[in-house]
Amino acid sequence: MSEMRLVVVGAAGRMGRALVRAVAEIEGARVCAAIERSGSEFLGQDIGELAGVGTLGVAVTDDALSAFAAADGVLDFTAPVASLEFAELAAQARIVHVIGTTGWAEDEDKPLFAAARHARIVKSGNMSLGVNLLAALVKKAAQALDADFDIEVLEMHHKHKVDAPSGTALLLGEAAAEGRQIPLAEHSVRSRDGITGARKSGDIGFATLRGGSVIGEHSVIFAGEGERIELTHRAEDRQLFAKGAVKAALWAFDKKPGFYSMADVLGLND
Ligand SMILES: NC(=O)C1=CN([C@@H]2O[C@H](COP(=O)(O)OP(=O)(O)OC[C@H]3O[C@@H](n4cnc5c(N)ncnc54)[C@H](OP(=O)(O)O)[C@@H]3O)[C@@H](O)[C@H]2O)C=CC1
Ligand SMILES: O=C(O)C1=N[C@H](C(=O)O)C[C@H](O)C1
Repeated sequence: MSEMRLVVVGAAGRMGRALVRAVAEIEGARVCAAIERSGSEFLGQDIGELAGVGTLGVAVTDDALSAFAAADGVLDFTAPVASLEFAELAAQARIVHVIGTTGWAEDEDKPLFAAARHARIVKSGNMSLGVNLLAALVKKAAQALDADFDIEVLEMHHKHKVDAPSGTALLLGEAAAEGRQIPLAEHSVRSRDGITGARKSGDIGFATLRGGSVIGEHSVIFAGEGERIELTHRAEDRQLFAKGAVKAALWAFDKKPGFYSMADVLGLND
């Protein structure tokens, strides 16, 4: 089979550059285009040079439409508004769209389901094997423990991160809620300040820390009377997410149009 041609959108960002490095390392794919927004200081620069893998002969452009028309897939770690636009273009081009973007408002990602009638979309708040395995463990633990165990999700990220709670924290919260067979939206507590009153039984709490260069750390705490279970994942390298995204694109290459998760890619739903 010929190499999968991948467009990296948001290519000059932290994840964009990590994705270009990951594609360079993984067999079966190559970067065919690199996209940044109109007016970006990076337009015209070689994306291989920016990512530190040497000249690739691929200059950063703002012409996503032409790039998608000549590609097999898109790697997208940008922002929700941008990812919605890219999903429409990916659907028009009938290609693979891997979405790692987080920070979605409630229901903001619904248009992606329409796009998935034509595109093969893989979307996840975390593309690493470790976190997706952790989510499966969290679901099991929540199934096994009754509501006497209070569930709290704690996360820490670098100081540049713009959204909270992280996509991963929400994914883990969803896993816990699924395990308990309750809707997360009706039980999540995303912040506490002042006289909050005692904790309500059955709530799933989120706590957010930001600072320095932390790549991504998540703990799910099950706090009972006299005992506490803590399940933790620590990402030490952004390449972890980038490699997962490339793996997802290659996996989706021969799949039917549809909406897939990283758990599908990793076979954790089998
Ligand atoms: N699912 C996962 O495994 C992971 C997800 N993420 C998520 O990925 C996203 C990006 O993170 P990160 O790389 O750190 O952020 P950065 O800000 O470093 O990169 C985002 C890039 O996307 C660009 N961008 C934004 N809007 C557009 C647009 N309309 N057209 C073209 N380019 C655009 C930005 O350009 P500009 O600066 O001009 O806005 C920037 O270059 C976040 O939502 C983050 O939470 C991160 C790591 C792992
Ligand atoms: O913004 C980041 O950096 C990360 N974002 C994702 C998230 O919101 O969970 C994944 C990872 O933790 C890094």
